[in-house]
Amino acid sequence: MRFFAIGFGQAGGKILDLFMENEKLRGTNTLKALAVNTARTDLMGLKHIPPKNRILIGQTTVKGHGVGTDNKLGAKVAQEEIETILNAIDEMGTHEVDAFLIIAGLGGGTGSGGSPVLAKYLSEMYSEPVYCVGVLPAPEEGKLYSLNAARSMITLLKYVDNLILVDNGAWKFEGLSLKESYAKINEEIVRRLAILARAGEPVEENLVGEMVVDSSEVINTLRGGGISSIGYATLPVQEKKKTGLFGLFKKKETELVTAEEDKSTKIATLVRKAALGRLTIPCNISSAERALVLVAGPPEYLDRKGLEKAKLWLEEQIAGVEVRAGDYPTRRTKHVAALVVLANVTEIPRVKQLQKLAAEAREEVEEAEKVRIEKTISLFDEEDLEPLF
Ligand SMILES: Nc1nc2c(ncn2[C@@H]2O[C@H](COP(=O)(O)OP(=O)(O)OP(=O)(O)O)[C@@H](O)[C@H]2O)c(=O)[nH]1
Repeated sequence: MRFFAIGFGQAGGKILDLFMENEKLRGTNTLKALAVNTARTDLMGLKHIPPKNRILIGQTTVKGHGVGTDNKLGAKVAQEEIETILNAIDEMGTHEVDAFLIIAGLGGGTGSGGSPVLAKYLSEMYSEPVYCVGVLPAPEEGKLYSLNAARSMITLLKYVDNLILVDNGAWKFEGLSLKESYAKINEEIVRRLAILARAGEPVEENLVGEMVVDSSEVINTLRGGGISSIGYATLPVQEKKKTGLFGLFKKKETELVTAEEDKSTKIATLVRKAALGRLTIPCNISSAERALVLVAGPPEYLDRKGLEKAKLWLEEQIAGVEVRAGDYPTRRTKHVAALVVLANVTEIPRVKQLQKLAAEAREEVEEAEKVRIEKTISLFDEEDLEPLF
């Protein structure tokens, strides 16, 4: 799956930078990465996205200092400089791209306001689907972040083919503050995106996938413009060291999983763990319209029967009947990883809660403004003074 990814704002840029590093380490160069921001220092902090693929917007308005959590300003700046962004995308080349992927924190200003603007133009100009990975603020970040995220989500859903949500609140790590958790959360996001990016990619030399999932199946799973959540689980593969003749030659060999039955049960259990474990955004699995399962790992651990068992089980769990499943054999890992995409889920408590907080925040802002205007005017009530002009 060849993504053209755009990291919008600070969080989006950092996550994309890590995704880029991951793809470089794997030796794949299919990911196109562009970072867009209103803050110069955020762009300068990136390490793996080449400087020529970083765009600073809004220089005349905010002078490289960011939009300060004002997502209306973020949207305005993106709208004013949309040509610059679209030209950069065009120059980087889009002919081999399967989908666009905008990554952004939805609680801030630049990514939250800019992403829907970019999604609108990309969906109008290209036939390839446009997805957004949107990071939701944690509750402790306050009502302004909730209001921003709620407004951004509503607008994004008008233009994207799918909105994959990640809830910072649900992902904050035990004993760490939210800021200290960012690096780990970003790693978790990239792990999932990296497996999704393997769909439809040629497998390593001498390896054959048992059930291949190509990019069109990912696209079919994500179609329809809804919200999705991703589950993930891994299982370490055992390794046994074998000593060669007279102990002179040491050979490391991956131990084969014993019985076939055991192998398929392990795969089915792993997929179940991914679907019922920690999702990028907690949701009710039975409200999902479709699902996609991708299992990646050393070929001797992959199993068609196990995958089929998992597929049947998922079909029972979700609201719809469309479950696609496939595997990706690779020798570059000591784990078997299962990814479950729950597409177009409708029961997401955190989104409901955000809507409520956002409505409260909007009322409070309007009320505070009204009171402030009345109080300011009343300061001058007593005096009979004329303004200068
Ligand atoms: N997961 C994760 N979330 C982040 C990270 N950095 C910021 N956030 C979250 O993203 C939201 C803020 O968005 P940012 O991307 O920092 O803001 P921005 O788009 O650059 O906009 P401005 O700074 O207002 O110009 C908050 O909800 C943060 O908790 C990160 O590295 N990882």
